[in-house]
Amino acid sequence: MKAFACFGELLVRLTTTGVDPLYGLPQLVPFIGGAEANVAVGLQRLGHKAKMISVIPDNDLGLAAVQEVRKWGVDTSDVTTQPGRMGLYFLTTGAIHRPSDILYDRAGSAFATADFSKLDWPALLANASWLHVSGVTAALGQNCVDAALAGMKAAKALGVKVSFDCNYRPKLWEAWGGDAPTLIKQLMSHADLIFGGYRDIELVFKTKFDGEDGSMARNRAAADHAFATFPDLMRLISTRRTQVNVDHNRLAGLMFTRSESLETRTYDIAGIIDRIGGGDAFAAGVLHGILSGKTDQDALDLGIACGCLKHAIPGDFSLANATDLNAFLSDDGFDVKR
Ligand SMILES: O=C(O)C(=O)C[C@H](O)[C@H](O)COP(=O)(O)O
Repeated sequence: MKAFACFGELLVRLTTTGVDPLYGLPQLVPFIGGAEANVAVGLQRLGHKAKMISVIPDNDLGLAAVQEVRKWGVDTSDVTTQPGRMGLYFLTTGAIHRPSDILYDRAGSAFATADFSKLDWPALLANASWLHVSGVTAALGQNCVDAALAGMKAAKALGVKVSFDCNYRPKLWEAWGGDAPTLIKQLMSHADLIFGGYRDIELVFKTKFDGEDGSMARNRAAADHAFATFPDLMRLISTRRTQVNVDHNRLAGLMFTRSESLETRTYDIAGIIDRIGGGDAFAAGVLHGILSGKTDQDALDLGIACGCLKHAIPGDFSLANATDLNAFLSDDGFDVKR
């Protein structure tokens, strides 16, 4: 089986417990995450072979991160170490009408300051079927943008498919001062599959499409614009999230191909345990469907199942397996399984 390669930063997340915000000095619980690592673990849990291409600091936090990803079976042989610091983020968990808040502390991390120019992409992708990159990586600095672009170009030359998740993070782009619309658009132009909605397409083309917020019409118009601009693009995929409040969201999946507009049922998620990583879980579920040769509608349904289930799992990683997704989609009910 060829591997699904993910290039990005491994992070330590420090999550507040209880109701105290950070200034109340709450207890913090650590989790390992990072957008691309979340997809790698999610895919591994769904029976695929995933590998991580990354740089971690040569200290105990780097070791903790790589061990946690490896624990779920992800191939970490292309994760290298160098002196430096670990990328961190603090999550203040919101509730009801108080939104969750992320404080990034990852500037100058081993990954963000790595010299990627020596990466041997053809060797790294020799046994890969796909390369997955996200806009979070690009938001870390020009060296990271250049590395992502080099990886994508090498993938195309080798016939390896490219999946790109826009993952627009304004706080990171503002901290760096990078030109997000231009650089995200450049990355999009190499993708076969983009995880992103009409807002991402509006961002990069600096325009607004007609239609209600979140409507199929507005998403279709955005997708048509993207398909007309990016010849390699085959699928534009996103979630549609409606927030009743912080603990209660409604989630649906949307997929646009050059000829079709698909959507899933809308699922009610009340009593959310942990929303972080929900988008990455959705991506892993859709990719699981595509890698398994499912129809686009089935892949989208698997994505929304995986995304919904993640909201009931603490931490960044999507740990649902294929049985869990199938039970969710067949409305198996919620009684204790015994
Ligand atoms: O934000 C970042 O910089 C990260 O890489 C860490 C987060 O774990 C993922 O981004 C999760 O993103 P969602 O799946 O959209 O919740």
